[in-house]
Amino acid sequence: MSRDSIRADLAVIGAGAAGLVTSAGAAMLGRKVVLFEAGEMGGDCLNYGCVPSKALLTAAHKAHEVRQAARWGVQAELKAIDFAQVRKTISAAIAAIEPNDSQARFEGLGVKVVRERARFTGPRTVASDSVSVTARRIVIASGTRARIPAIEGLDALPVLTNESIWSLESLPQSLIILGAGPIGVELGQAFARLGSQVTIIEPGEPLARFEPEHAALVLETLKADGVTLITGEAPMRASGGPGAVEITLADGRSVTGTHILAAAGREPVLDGLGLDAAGVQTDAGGLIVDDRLRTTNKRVLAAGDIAGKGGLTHLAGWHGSVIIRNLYFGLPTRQSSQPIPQAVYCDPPLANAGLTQGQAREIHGAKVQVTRWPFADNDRAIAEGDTRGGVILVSGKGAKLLGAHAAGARADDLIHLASAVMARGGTVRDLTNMVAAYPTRAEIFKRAGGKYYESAVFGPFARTLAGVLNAFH
Ligand SMILES: Cc1cc2nc3c(=O)[nH]c(=O)nc-3n(C[C@H](O)[C@H](O)[C@H](O)COP(=O)(O)OP(=O)(O)OC[C@H]3O[C@@H](n4cnc5c(N)ncnc54)[C@H](O)[C@@H]3O)c2cc1C
Ligand SMILES: NC(=O)c1ccc[n+]([C@@H]2O[C@H](COP(=O)([O-])OP(=O)(O)OC[C@H]3O[C@@H](n4cnc5c(N)ncnc54)[C@H](O)[C@@H]3O)[C@@H](O)[C@H]2O)c1
Repeated sequence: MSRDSIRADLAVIGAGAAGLVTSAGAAMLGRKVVLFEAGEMGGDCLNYGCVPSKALLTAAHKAHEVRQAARWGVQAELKAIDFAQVRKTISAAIAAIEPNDSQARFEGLGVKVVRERARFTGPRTVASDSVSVTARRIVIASGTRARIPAIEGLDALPVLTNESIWSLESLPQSLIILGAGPIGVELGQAFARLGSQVTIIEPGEPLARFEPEHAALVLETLKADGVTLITGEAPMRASGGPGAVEITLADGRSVTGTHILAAAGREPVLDGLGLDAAGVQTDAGGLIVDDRLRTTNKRVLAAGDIAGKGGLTHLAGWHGSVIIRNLYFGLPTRQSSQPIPQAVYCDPPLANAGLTQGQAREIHGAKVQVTRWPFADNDRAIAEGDTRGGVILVSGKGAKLLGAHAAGARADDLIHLASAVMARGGTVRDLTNMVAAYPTRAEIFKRAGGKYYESAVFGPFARTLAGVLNAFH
């Protein structure tokens, strides 16, 4: 096959968040960039992940609000869920964001976009059907896909994934979800609130990346939403067919449903990439990548989910920035140098940034202090009638803020207060120094910070000092 030969500064494989940020950054610095995309521009986040799931959750939370409205004296009745209209709002959200990630926009930035599957043909060469690109640097940003767990009989069933679930034309009557990570919990709550009978099966710890006391709040809410949550039991066997599936658990119990969704983790998309031709090595976890995102071929870098450092869109974007800083600004930057916030957009939302209590103790030992403040003592939360959750601050020597954890309404946005402090290496004092508007949920960080300093500010020394000063006034 004859292909056009191109020389470029940068070749990028995959136009998801990681590949797009990297390509845009390099092109805006005047570098010649070729971007390969075998599927949809925007990758998982736009088409099959963050955007559709948040739009679906919005419909679900609206339904929930209508059901709950009488508590606030608002008499409303939920007549029906128009799933076709729900799907339209999902498509509209994707369509509204799509121009940011589009081929036209990237071509406008000067990127050559090749809508074909790419593979390595040498240490510095990547080829697709129509072009062969020799580049000074190559970025693999090929993402991950849903892992279908190895359960006897499952491969014979129509298993939904985060890609196919958006094509459902009607609400699943009864949905079995394998896995209670962020995907299982967000989609489980969404479908339950829209009217599906949902069962989530989780062999390990649900929402394991979040503080257990915060995760527990979500699990309670899921139960109130009518979700059946089975934990600590592994699915052993799957049987049935389209419209009637059955999962048998290790203890012999069985669960039946009309649909089944795999939300049991991800696997790297490395197939057909020809990594051997480039000397790029993998291990059981995927690509071998250092803290500056270099693979075992130092001219080939990895960004986003495929780098194996976590699966978040903003982390993928950060990887793009790290690569641009290292390659084109000569600013040595490690991908681990920033706290990465994460959130689960269920009700109540969960969020965290920085270290957990356990991680902080492992690194900083006895210097670690943990300070809590509940929304039950936040006037806005009380006025809103939703006092679930609170915040946990994890701090180290000199009150340096090491981690922050939040659960409760708007925790997903509030976490950025703490995240901003941590990004500049700040302390708990930075949270107490701000004057917070009253009544806001954001005050909770100031109150938690205030609690940290309580003994110092109002302790015996401060009392004595106040007494002495009083004597002279
Ligand atoms: C249901 C769901 C909800 C999510 N919600 C959130 C959320 O709320 N917030 C959040 O931060 N993250 C969320 N995520 C995670 C987020 O979607 C991913 O972290 C993000 O999409 C990773 O971006 P990426 O660029 O690494 O990979 P991807 O988005 O997967 O993009 C990789 C691209 O590479 C292309 N590709 C692969 N191989 C080749 C090849 N050989 N040649 C050419 N092209 C190739 C693929 O077609 C794909 O378009 C969610 C994920 C899912 C599944
Ligand atoms: N709000 C967000 O930021 C958001 C939302 C969705 C997804 N994501 C990202 O997408 C990625 C994937 O999410 P996820 O929830 O699929 O993965 P995950 O790895 O976080 O959770 C998967 C869960 O499946 C369980 N599991 C493993 N094997 C199983 C089996 N055989 N049967 C049933 N359960 C099994 C695991 O114990 C785990 O709890 C993550 O990186 C996540 O960060 C982020």
